Amino acid sequence: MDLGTLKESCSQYSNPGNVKLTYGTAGFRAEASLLPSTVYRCGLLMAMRALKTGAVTGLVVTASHNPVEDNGVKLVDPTGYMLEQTWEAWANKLAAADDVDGTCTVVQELFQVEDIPYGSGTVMLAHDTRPSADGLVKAAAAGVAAMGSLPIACGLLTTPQLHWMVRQCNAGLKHKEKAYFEALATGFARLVSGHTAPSEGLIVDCANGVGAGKLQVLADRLAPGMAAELRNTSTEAGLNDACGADFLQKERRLPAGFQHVPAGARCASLDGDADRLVYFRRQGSGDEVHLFDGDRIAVLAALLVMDLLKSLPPAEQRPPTVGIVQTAYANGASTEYIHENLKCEVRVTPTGVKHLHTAAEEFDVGVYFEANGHGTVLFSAALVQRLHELGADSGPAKALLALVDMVNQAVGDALSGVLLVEAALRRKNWGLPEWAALYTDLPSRQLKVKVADRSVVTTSDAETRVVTPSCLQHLIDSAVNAAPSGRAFVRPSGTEDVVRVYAEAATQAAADDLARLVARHVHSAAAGVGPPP
Ligand SMILES: CC(=O)N[C@H]1[C@@H](OP(=O)(O)O)O[C@H](CO)[C@@H](O)[C@@H]1O
Ligand SMILES: [Mg+2]
Repeated sequence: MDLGTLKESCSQYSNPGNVKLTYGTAGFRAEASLLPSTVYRCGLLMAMRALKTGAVTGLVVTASHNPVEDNGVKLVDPTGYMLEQTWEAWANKLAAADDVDGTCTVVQELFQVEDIPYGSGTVMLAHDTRPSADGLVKAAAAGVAAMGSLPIACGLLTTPQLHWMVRQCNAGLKHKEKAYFEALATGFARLVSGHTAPSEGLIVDCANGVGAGKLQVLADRLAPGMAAELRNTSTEAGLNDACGADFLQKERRLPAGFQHVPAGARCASLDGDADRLVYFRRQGSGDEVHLFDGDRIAVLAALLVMDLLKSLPPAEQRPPTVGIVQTAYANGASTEYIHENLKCEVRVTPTGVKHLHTAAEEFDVGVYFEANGHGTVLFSAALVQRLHELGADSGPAKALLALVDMVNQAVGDALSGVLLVEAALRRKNWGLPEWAALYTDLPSRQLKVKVADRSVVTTSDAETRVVTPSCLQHLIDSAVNAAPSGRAFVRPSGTEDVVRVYAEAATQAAADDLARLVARHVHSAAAGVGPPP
């Protein structure tokens, strides 16, 4: 690194005044015009992370399910997972540094404290379909180059594609986009070989995002073996606007362009950067939907894996462990079903896939999904080795190996997720009715409360208990106790300037009332902005 070059480059990316961006649940996010200096500094950071680890790192310019005016950055570690959590503090420190001298001081401190060798690293860059992408990718590349490292522009990709590419690249495996489609498509074909395709095709809401074009490539490769009709496929307009996985999960309404879809048809929805997936079907005569959320996808994935594991020859040592990781947002009925029927271990972590992923690594097969549809399945190296040993003689081992190739183990991936669900349903000869019949969701409601400063709300016990403001948990407890089969919790969002409220109860009316009452308590205890909910 040359300090003179760094200073010169840094001076072109000054921080906007009065704005303090923090790393949050999944990286930095804000209105796009506020972001160039932060994204530039993320370029610096990921170049240093590449030097520290001696491996390729990645950076995706995206704001996922947020409105099109926003943008953001997701940072990819050499494993393909999200940035190592201890480095989030460095990301925040760099983002907050006062212009040139402040930034250079943090860079020098990071080199010293983390004992980073000087040299040249490589950072792979990608972006979604937002109009602000070009300028921000340039800012990221300038940051990487200012460190004397090499930015590789990988262009328009889904977030999980870049995670997958970084992971493969560092493992010395094929890592171009072509190899990604190859892995998913051949894995799927092997997994469903000999099983009849359903008579009805899948209809996918692509959120007018980057997933549309990519899923089309995959569908074309798999045709006629997998029939998929894609809707909301514009890359010009309507990103996440009344459509997409987040809209469906939060609003429980039909997305734009689905009003005339036949009742009961098998539909799926991706989010703006295609790392979340939910399934749904139209219900009733209005725009109501029956949602098949991340919890239900996790259960289906676990059923598929457990069926296959059961058919393997008995293990000489201990049988493989299977665990499901959820957050407090998981519907209580799903958790009960997993305990009572699947009889596998459930772990609950704070929100954010970085937490779920770490917990899932403790099992031979770790299935993790957030209720909003972000998740994947991880397979331990020991299990994969055993499957290879059994492979040639064992149908179930071959099917599991197909699954290992098809599932994006770096991060939740809506494209790989569609194939996972389609393959699981096909192998069981199930449609949506059989999948829905596993358990009935408890009615729930999510609300957001705008407050002056969301950081005044702090939590413990995987975000299920409020620590501060000190009076708030007591008020929530009283509200919960008065609701039939009630459960509620609140936490500050890590991606939006709000406090989130979740409530569950025996009836929809009781869940709605409980959510509203808790939201009012948040508003009064944590300096709510605007009229009380
Ligand atoms: C309730 C909810 O859906 N929260 C989402 C949302 O985080 P918040 O910290 O709640 O804003 O965005 C995250 C990143 O996509 C995702 O991991 C998380 O599950
Ligand atoms: Mg997303």
